[in-house]
Amino acid sequence: MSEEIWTIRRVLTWTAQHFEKRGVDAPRLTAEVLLAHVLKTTRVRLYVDLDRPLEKEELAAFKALIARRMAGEPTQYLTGVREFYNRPFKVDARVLIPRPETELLVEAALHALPKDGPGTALDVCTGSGCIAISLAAERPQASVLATDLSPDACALARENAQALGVADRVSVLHGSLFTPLPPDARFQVVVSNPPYIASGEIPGLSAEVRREPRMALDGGPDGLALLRQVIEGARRVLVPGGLLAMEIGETQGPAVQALLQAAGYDNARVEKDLERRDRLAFGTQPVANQPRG
Ligand SMILES: C[S@@+](CC[C@H](N)C(=O)[O-])C[C@H]1O[C@@H](n2cnc3c(N)ncnc32)[C@H](O)[C@@H]1O
Repeated sequence: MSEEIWTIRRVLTWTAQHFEKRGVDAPRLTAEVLLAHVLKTTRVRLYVDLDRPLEKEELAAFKALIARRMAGEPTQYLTGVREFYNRPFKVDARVLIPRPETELLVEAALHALPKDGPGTALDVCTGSGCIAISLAAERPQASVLATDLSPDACALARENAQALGVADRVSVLHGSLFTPLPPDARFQVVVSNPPYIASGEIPGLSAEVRREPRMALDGGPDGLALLRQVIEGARRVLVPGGLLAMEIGETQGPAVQALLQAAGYDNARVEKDLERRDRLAFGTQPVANQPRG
């Protein structure tokens, strides 16, 4: 950028073109989100102030973000925030950036929690806490436990629970899958978006995704390692009739359905996301049997 006067309009036009030429996703939107972040305003406000010139410091701060975005840092790590289920979650390199398709998982899990009564939910592999916190926020009498193997993710999930006013009903426990749970803990819903990408596919992911924690992505040699353990473990902690709801990779539907059936769930099924790709898998704890010991 030269030393001429840079208004919001001009900066946005220049940056959107620059991003487009370099193959950055959603170039105009990305330019607006980053500029709104630097100017501590909203994207709508930018349009009201299109002719406002940027101060030197503002321009310098924006240029620095452009450079980081060009180097592959995800937009949400740069702004430090991601909207999920209508709430702002703090995100940074400690956690996976919540994806819109995961909102479908929240939607499904909410059906299994009473609207006007107490409920119990477990979110295994909680990351930023987006699923656990959304469930607690949408069901004001529900108690939610959340686990994650990454102590950094647990710390951020706790910060988010605090910031979003549900820390009294969301407990974040550090440890692998079900191991940090009290022995007698039972849940109406177990929900999980575990790592499910096959290890060998990780080098081929976009630069942005590879900036996310490896522990959040790597599902072992076939991508199913964690899903298998969630399917097995949830049988031990679900109440009769309780729901297991998981996010899965688009090629994993048949394998996961078979795993759910083999583990003894009722009503094992796979559902698609809005782009018609297998994305969610469900099983119900049989009512007749006790949970497996
Ligand atoms: C795909 S991310 C999902 C994060 C969040 N639930 C979401 O939907 O955005 C998977 C998370 O699982 C965690 N994780 C990986 N292995 C785990 C394990 N054995 N036990 C618990 N959490 C694990 C990672 O640290 C990461 O936060």
